[in-house]
Amino acid sequence: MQPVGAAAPLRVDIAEKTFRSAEGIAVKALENLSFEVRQGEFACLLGPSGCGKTTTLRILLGLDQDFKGSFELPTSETGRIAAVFQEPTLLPWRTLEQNVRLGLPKARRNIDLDWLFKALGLVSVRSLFPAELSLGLARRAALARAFATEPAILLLDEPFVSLDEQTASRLRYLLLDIWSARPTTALMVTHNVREALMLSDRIIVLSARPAHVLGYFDVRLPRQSRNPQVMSDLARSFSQKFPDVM
Ligand SMILES: Nc1ncnc2c1ncn2[C@@H]1O[C@H](COP(=O)(O)OP(=O)(O)OP(=O)(O)O)[C@@H](O)[C@H]1O
Repeated sequence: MQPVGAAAPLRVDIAEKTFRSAEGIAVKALENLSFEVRQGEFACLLGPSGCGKTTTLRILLGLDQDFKGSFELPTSETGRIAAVFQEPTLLPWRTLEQNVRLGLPKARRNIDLDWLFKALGLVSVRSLFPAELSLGLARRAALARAFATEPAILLLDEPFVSLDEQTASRLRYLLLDIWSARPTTALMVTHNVREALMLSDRIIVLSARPAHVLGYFDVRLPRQSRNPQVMSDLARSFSQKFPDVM
C-alpha cells in the first residue's frame, strides 16, 4: 500500500479474498475486483447482499490484510481515512462531543466544530451520552466524528440501514449538506439503488459473490436537480443498464 498525494484517486485492485472456516471450507468473497474513485468524487459500491462489500471496506481500512492484490489510498495533510459503520460505535462513557473530538489528533482536539454540529442538527445534544441518543442521533454523531477529521477518504458502510425511511431520508440530505460543504473522496456501500442514485457521482455495480465490477453508472447531475421526477428517470435508466440489479 503506497501513500499517494492528495490529488490521487483511490485505486483498488484485489485479485482474491477467500475466507476459510475452521473446518477448512473456503468462501471466495472477492475475485478480480478493480475500480477507482476519483479525487473529490462520491461513489457508491452497490451489490447484492453477501457479495463482499463490507469485506472490501475492511480491507481498505487495514482491518483484513489476508488478501491477494493491492490498493492505494489518497492522503492529505489533515486526515487519512475515516469510516462510518452500520453501528455507530460510540464510547458509552463519553458525551457525544467528546466522542467526536476523540477521533481527532491531540493537537486538533479543540478546533471549532460548531459548523459541523450545526449542519448535523446536533447543537442541543452535544453533551448527551450515547445511551440518551436515538439511533438516528447516534448515526449523526458517527457522521460528525468522521467529518471532523477532514479525511482524505471517507468510507461508509450502509450508514442509514435499519432507520425508518423518513429519518434515513433526512440523514441522506444532512450527509449531502456536510459533504458538499467540504467534498472529500467518499466510497459508500449500499444495496439501496435509490440511495445510490441520490448521493453518488458514480455507482460501481458489483456482481454476486465473489464480487467483481459489473459496470458503472455515472450520475452527472447536480444533486439539487435530483427531484422525484429526475430520480424516477435515473432509476429507469439504471434498470435498463442493469436489469438484474434492481
Ligand atoms: N469472517 C468471515 N468468515 C467467513 N466468511 C465470511 C466472513 N466475513 C464475511 N464472510 C462471507 O463473505 C461473503 C461476503 O460478506 P460481506 O459481509 O462482505 O458481504 P456484503 O456484501 O457486505 O453483505 P451485506 O450487504 O449483507 O452486508 C459472505 O458470503 C459472508 O458470509
